[in-house]
Amino acid sequence: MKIKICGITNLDDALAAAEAGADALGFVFYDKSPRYIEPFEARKIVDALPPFIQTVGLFVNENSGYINQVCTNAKMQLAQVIDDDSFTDFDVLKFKYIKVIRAKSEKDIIENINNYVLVDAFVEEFGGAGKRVALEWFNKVDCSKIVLAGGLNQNNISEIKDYSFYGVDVSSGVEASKGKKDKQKMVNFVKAVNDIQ
Ligand SMILES: O=C(O)c1ccccc1NCC(=O)[C@H](O)[C@H](O)COP(=O)(O)O
Repeated sequence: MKIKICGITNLDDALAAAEAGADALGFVFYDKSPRYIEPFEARKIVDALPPFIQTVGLFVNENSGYINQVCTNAKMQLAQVIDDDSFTDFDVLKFKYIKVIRAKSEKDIIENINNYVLVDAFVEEFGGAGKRVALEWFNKVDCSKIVLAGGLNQNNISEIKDYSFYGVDVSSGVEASKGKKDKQKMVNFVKAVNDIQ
């Protein structure tokens, strides 16, 4: 299972996440988030990362031109897009992308599963809130192309064992405080994911 650690705001956390075994690091380009990072600050972090760590830029209701520009400036390899208001024209994105489903019900998942998607819990603040998606909503779904986000941590990861998700995404579950990661929590989270595989 792929592991993405989201909400990276500084180099120490980025290097610790990579060392802990994360496959991908997420950078939040939504300026109302406490985890917002300016694109050229993110680029400095990206330049210092070891090879084979994927960089993911997070966007909330942005147009494609903005996403292309920020991904270029910040050296993101993938865009993770919340597009509730249909601002994004995916046909003109120059970067690979994964859409976010902010699930309020089982129906939201079943109706929107096509290709790879990230399923997060619906919260007003868009993400990083530690709220979980009900696991039973996945009971009738093939999870092999789904990245699960929302409220995951080292203590509850064993609950997803039988679902075979493509990946997991965590932010607040490995934080010491908003925007600051806890190294030991990241190590424990990656170990917990590896233990169920
Ligand atoms: O993390 C944020 O502050 C954020 C703000 C706006 C949109 C998305 C945001 N985070 C999205 C993520 O990918 C989080 O990792 C995901 O929501 C899971 O968060 P958590 O429940 O804290 O693990």
